[in-house]
Amino acid sequence: MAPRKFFVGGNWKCVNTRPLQSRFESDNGTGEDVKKIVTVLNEAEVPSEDVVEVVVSPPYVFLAQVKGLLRLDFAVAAQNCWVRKGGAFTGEIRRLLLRQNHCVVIFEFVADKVAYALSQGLKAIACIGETLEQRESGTTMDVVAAQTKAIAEKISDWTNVVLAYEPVWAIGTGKVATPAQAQEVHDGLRKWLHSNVSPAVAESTRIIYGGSVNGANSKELAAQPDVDGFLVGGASLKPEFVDIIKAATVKSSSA
Ligand SMILES: O=C(CO)COP(=O)(O)O
Repeated sequence: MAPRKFFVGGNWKCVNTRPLQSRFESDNGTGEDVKKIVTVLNEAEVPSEDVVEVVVSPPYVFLAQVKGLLRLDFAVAAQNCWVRKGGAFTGEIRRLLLRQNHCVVIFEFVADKVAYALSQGLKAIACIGETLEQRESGTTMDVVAAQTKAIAEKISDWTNVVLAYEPVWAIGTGKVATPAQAQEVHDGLRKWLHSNVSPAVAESTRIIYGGSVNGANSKELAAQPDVDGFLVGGASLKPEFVDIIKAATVKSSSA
């Protein structure tokens, strides 16, 4: 079976549409950052598409702009997708409006949204992970297995799913999972897929890590055998995102 291609997603989350007005406003970046990071990405020398799949996920208001400007070897994803054809659901975006996008990043109602996105021909990045309380009480594996089970019960084909392990306590906190912690959960998830879905799905499904990944910690995490890439928040709006993409070479050089 072909090795799993390294996957790096940049989740731009809630980007401000205007420059920050004071040092007390801190978030994932501004509309200006969006333009800058697209330029940085377009000019970056990164491993080829055979080695790494790169997807960036801007807020809806920037989707068309980014799609129009971004290099063609990087894909653009929506951050969410409504679970039905339409209807009066304030703030939800229906699949039809996402026609041109490859993937969806999903945080809530994970199983329903994954199933619906796949049924509509989208690829899905499905996010799972435990809270700090759950980790401290020793239930991490039970929690992520239950979240994965909920997805597995609703889908029959995993080809277009990337599973993102995002411990809640590591998201946007600067507290990254250690490589050993990430590997332990990814290995557990792969074993879960092996026993509960199929050995082939376990072997081929990319399990990526998200939570305070940056240019400095990405290489060591990427070196873990079951870490198949990253879903990056804050650092995906910075030039160091290019270093995170380049962490893919850790895999290709050890293959
Ligand atoms: O939630 C994340 C990506 O979806 C991770 O965010 P950070 O990289 O900012 O911790």
